[in-house]
Amino acid sequence: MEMPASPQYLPNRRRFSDPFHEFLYPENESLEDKAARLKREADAKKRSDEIDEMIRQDRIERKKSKAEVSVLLLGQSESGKSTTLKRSVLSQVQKSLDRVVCVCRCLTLSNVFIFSPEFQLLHSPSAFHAERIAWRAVIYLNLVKILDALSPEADLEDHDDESLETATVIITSNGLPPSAISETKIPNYEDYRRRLEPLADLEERLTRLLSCPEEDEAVRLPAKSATNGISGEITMTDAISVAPNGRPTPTIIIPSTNYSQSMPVTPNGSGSSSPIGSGTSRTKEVAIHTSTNWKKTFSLTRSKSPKSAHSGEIEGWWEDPYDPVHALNACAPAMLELWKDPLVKKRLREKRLRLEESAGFYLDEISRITAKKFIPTDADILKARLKTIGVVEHTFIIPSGNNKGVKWKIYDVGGARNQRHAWAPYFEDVNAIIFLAPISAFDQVLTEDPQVNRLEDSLLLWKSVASNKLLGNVNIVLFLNKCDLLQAGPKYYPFRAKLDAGVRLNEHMVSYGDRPNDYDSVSKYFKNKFAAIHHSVTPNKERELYTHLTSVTDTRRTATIICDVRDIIIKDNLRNLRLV
Ligand SMILES: Nc1nc2c(ncn2[C@@H]2O[C@H](COP(=O)(O)OP(=O)(O)OP(=O)(O)O)[C@@H](O)[C@H]2O)c(=O)[nH]1
Ligand SMILES: [Mg+2]
Repeated sequence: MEMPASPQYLPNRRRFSDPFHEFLYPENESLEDKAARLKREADAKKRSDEIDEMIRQDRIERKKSKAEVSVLLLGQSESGKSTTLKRSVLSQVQKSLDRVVCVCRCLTLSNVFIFSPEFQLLHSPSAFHAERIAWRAVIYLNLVKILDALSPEADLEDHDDESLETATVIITSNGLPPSAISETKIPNYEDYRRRLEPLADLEERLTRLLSCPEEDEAVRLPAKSATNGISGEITMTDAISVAPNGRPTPTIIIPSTNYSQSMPVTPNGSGSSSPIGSGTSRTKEVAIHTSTNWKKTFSLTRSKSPKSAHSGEIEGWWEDPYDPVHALNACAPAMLELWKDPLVKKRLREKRLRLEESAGFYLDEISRITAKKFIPTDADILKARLKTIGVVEHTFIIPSGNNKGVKWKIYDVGGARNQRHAWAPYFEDVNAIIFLAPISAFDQVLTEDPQVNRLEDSLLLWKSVASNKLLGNVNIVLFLNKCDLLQAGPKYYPFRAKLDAGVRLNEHMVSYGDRPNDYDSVSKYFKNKFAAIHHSVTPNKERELYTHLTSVTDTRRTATIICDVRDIIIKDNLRNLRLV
């Protein structure tokens, strides 16, 4: 509250035009009157200051009681952001179960994650399982699409724009373009093709079910923005569909081809100029708006009910003759034969397709996944790939010292280049950033720009985030992710983890020099490299960087890291609140 200034400081114009002037500053007031007026003014000022202070305190109190933490997950596409979010939610579930107390509740702002609605596992195990089975659709589709990679038609010859969009990964090879690599013929292929024919229809059906065309909410970004901009640059200039709240509308995509492909990469890290391959997907990528309730569509609980609310056992979907499981189940023997065929494996080796980078996981689980009563495990859900478009918000409450708990908002962004412009609006009110850099990708290139090495892109992106002034006071946690693919990862034939398989870092990063090509040296090198960039560009020299070597699909190892990170963020946030 501001008091009027004394008359002597008012410009003449004001004295004549101000109707209250005579009342506030009488012309011929006596000394006593003036003293009384000044006292009244001083009292009023004091009261006003007291009210201002009360308002300020009230604001602080309200802010404290509404203690809220916003965390932004950043990183290039396929760095593991959505998996980290799934992982965080899972560790919430696990922690809560361990304590056997209802400690938190997930709000329903996002439809994407199975655990969001009302924290069903704790309150209603049967409902939780019902949501879990909804992930079958995504897993089935991931499995069907990865089978494309096994097909001899998965050739590397067609270089149209669409195939460029869908190729995923490049690894070092003998320097020959993939098309020049000799190719093993698969005599049984026609037989496989005939027996797997129903999967083409199934793929289409699953796509339709997931994207719910009747809701017509699938969103595609303008193709124009797909490859423009410099790697790592975050701009707000590109067009994107915008929600009523002014923020971009989230969408998820099931990539049409989900496998890795070989291609020479030059030692300085930039990809060869040869166009890369091509996926041979039967369909384009499926874009699914996150408000599309695909889980509901696919949970098949509409007409089926849990056998027992206590056991959480669900019965029913396998009795539905139209359920996709029947087609999959019927094709399982052919799928298994195809995957186990030594000639197919040989061909994969020749083409340097790295299935273990993506949905290859499911190929070793064909029998289990195609079983009629298959219920996805946590690991299945963590591996299920849904590409994020836009920004997906996930909210839940974590109890803290005071009994009101802390509201957490986690924003999971799309990491592809044409998505990065959507990040900036979230920078203003974020408390912490978890930045993911998949360090196993040092020999790969971007799907959206095969000229760019993935790790180079991650480093540029990291620099851009670490130097951002808007984020100067924001805690940054760095996850150097996919460490399992560097060493002692899943032993998928024909490739083992990269370093074990002899892929050399110094062939892709000259600066690595002649250091040993083992996990300890490589991970230390990356830790130092990212830390050095942060140190040199951060606008806030006081900011501490928390770095973790992670494999976020590894349930056991990640749970502890997530809890540590959560505690760090909460502590810092509370400290900031006290400083207000
Ligand atoms: N082996 C292994 N796979 C991982 C790891 N982290 C993520 N993945 C897999 O990598 C794929 C991509 O992960 P996502 O979490 O969808 O990647 P994202 O960063 O959200 O990608 P966008 O949504 O495109 O930005 C998924 O199939 C994950 O299962 C990891 O630490 N190790
Ligand atoms: Mg994602």
